Amino acid sequence: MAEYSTLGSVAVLQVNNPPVNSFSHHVRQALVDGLERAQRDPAVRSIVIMGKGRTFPAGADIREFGSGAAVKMPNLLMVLQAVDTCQKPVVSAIHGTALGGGFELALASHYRLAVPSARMGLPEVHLGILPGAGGTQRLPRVVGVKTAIQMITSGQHIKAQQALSLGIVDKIVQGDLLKEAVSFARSVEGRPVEDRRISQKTVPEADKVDEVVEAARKTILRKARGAIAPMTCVQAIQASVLPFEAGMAREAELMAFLMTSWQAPAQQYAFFSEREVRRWSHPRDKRINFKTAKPRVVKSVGVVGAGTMGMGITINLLQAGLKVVMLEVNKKQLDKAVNTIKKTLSQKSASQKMSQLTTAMDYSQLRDVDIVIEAVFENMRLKKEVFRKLDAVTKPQTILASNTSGLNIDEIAAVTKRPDKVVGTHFFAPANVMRLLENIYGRQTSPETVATAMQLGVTIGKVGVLVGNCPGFVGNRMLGSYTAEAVFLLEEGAEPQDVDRAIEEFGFPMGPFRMGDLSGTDIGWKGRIAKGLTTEHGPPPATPALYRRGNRYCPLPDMLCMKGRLGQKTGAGWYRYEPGSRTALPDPVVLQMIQDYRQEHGFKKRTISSQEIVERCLYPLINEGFHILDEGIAARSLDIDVIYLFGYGWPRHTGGPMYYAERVIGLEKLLCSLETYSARYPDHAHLQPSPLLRNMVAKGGSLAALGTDSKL
Ligand SMILES: CC/C=C\C=C\CC(=O)SCCNC(=O)CCNC(=O)[C@H](O)C(C)(C)COP(=O)(O)OP(=O)(O)OC[C@H]1O[C@@H](n2cnc3c(N)ncnc32)[C@H](O)[C@@H]1OP(=O)(O)O
Repeated sequence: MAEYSTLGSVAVLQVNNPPVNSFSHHVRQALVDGLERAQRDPAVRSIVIMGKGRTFPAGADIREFGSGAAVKMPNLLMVLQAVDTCQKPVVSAIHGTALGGGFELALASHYRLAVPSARMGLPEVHLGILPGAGGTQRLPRVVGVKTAIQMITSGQHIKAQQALSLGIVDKIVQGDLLKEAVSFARSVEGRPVEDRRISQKTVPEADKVDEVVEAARKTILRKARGAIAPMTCVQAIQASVLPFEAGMAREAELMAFLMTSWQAPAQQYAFFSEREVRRWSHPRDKRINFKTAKPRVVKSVGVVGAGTMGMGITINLLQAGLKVVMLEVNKKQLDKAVNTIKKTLSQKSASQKMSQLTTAMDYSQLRDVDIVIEAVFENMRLKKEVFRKLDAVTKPQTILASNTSGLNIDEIAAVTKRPDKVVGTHFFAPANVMRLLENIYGRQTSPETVATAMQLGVTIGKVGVLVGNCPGFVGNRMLGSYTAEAVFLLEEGAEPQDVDRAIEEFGFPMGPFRMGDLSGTDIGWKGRIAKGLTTEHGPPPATPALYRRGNRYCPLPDMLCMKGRLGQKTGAGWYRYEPGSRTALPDPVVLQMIQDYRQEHGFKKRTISSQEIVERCLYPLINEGFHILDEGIAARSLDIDVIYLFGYGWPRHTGGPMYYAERVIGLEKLLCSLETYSARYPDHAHLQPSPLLRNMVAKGGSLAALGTDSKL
C-alpha cells in the first residue's frame, strides 16, 4: 500500500510493500487514491512520494507478470500519468534503489531528491523487457539519447552523485530524508509545474539521434548475443524524438512485443532462480536445508595454494573483509601471488585489505582458521596429502573445503578424522570475478558444514548452489558431453571456427574451442592422462585409437597437446595467436592435422549446419542434466540452470539449459532429436536419452514439479 499523511501543507505518500516496495496492484491503487486525495484537499500544496523501509520502489512487481494482477487497473502508466499531470508539485525522495518503474515514477515527478547512497536505473533489459512506463521517453529528454541508450541497454544502476551530474536528480540531501523532502516541497509550493514536466521537454540534439543509434547498433547487437530486448529498447528510445504521446504509443507497442516473446519469461525465471538457490536443501537428508541447518561463524579463512585459483579466491575473501592465511610452499609463487593480489585490490582499500592477509609456508600457521579452502592442482594424490596435513594441524572445529572441479569429495574426506567437516567449494576462474560457487556435500558432510559453505558464498557475494558428489559434479559433468560432441563434429567435417561460431551465435560468449584455448588445452589432457585414457605420447598400449573402455573417443585434443599447442599461453592451440594478441585466428596447421586424421581413420568430410552443431553440442549436455536430476545430484532443475547461467556463460535470455529444454525446445522434440542422433551414432553414449526425459515425455510431467521450486 501507500500510506497517506500530511505535514502541514505537504501530503506524504509512503509506499509500504516490503521487501522492495514494488508496484503490486494494491500499491498502484493506493498511489492513485493518494494523489487524488492530495489534489482535492485545498490545504495540500505539494506532494512527496517516497518508500518506507529499505528503499524507494524498485519497480513493477515481477511476480505479477503474466497474471491478471499485472494488467489490473490502474496500471503503472496511469499512476505515472496522474503524477505527471498533477497540478501540485510532486517531489520524489529517493533512498535505496529506485529501479525500473520506481525510477520511472521519479522521472514523472516534478522534482527529484536523493540521499547520497541512493542508486537508480532501468534494469528491465535484464528481465527481457523495456522500461514501459515512459522510461524510454522521459530519460532521453533529460540525459540525451546516447546516455539513455547506454543506461537502458546496460541496465546499470547509477549513484546519486552521477544522477545529479546528469541532471536527473535536482538535489542530494543529507540527513533525514522525510524532513528534507518536506522542507524542499514547501520551498516549491505555488511554483508552476508545467515547465517541470519532463514529458513536455524535447530531446537534446534530436537531429543526431539516427546517427547515435547507428553508431551504437553494432556494439549492442554483439553484447546482446541473441537477446532481443537491448535493440528493442533502442528502437523505443529512438521514438523519443516524436511528440511525447506518439513516443509513448511506440514504447507500448514494443513493450507488448517483448512481453509476449519467449525471452522475457526466460529472463524473469533466471531472476527468481538466482534468488531461489538460496533456499537450498538436500534431496534426501532432511536435516540438510537452509531453514534448520545453522552455519558456523567464519572470520578467518586459510587458502592452500597460491596459483591462479588460490589467488582469485584470496582476493575474493579479502574483498569481503575476511582475514586470510594464504599458504604456498613455493616462495617464488607466493611472492608473485601477493604482488598480483595487491595490484588487483582497488587502490582505495588495498592497504587495509592487505593488512588482513597473512602468508605462510608452514601448515601449522593454519591452526586457528575457521575454514580452509584447498586450491592445489587437480590431483587426488596431492589433495589427499594436503587434507591429511590440514586434519593434523587445524583445530578440530575447522571446516576443510576443497576447490576441486570434479574429484570425489568422499575420497578426500576419507583421509581425515573429520569427514563431517569436509565439503567441496568449487570456484570458477577468475575466482574473484565469476559469481558461481558450486558447493558439494559428501556422504558424511554435516548440516552445519553445508550451511557454513553456503553462508560463506553469501558473505563473499557469490551465487551459491548446493549439489551432490559425482565425477565433475553438475557443471563439469554436463560439460563433458558437450566438449566430447564438439570434437566428434571435427571428425565429421566441421572446423573449430564452425563449431565456435554456431555456439556463439546461440549466445555463449565463447565456443568450446576458443574456451579451450583460453583455459589451456592441457587441463583436460592432464585429466585424461590421470584417468589412463591417454598418455603423454599417445594412446595407451594396445588401445584402439577411437575407443576407450568401450566408449567412442576422439584423440584430436590429445594430438593437439602433444604438439605443444596448449592454448593462448603457448601462442597456439585450436587457433593461432599473434604475439600479445588474444584474437583466435584459424590455423592451417590445425586444419591439416584434422584433415590428415579424417583421412587416416576413414571419416568422410561433410558440411554440417549450425543447427546440427548446436543440437549435437547442447542436447547431450541437457540430457546429462536429466541424468543428474534423476540421481538427485541436483535437487531442482533451477539449480542446474543457475550453475550454467553463472558459471558457464549460458545465455540468460534462454533461461538456462533445463528451462530452455522444457519451455523453448519442448521435451518431446528434445527426446525425438536425441533418439535420431543416437540412432545415427549408437556408440555416443551421451546421446542416449535419459530415462527421466523419456518418462516425463510419456507421462507429461514438468521440471518445476520435480523439485521444490514452488514459487516459479
Ligand atoms: C505498463 C508497463 C509498466 C511497467 C513496467 C515496469 C517494468 C519494471 O519495473 S520491471 C522491474 C524493474 N526492477 C527490477 O528489475 C529490480 C529487481 N530487483 C533487484 O534488482 C533487487 O531485488 C534489488 C531491488 C536491487 C534489491 O536487491 P537485494 O537487496 O539483494 O534483494 P533481493 O534478494 O534481490 O530481493 C529481495 C526479495 O525481493 C524480491 N524482489 C526484488 N525485486 C522485485 C520485484 N521488482 N518484484 C517482485 N519481487 C521482487 C526478490 O525476488 C527477493 O525475494 P525473495 O523471496 O526474498 O527471494
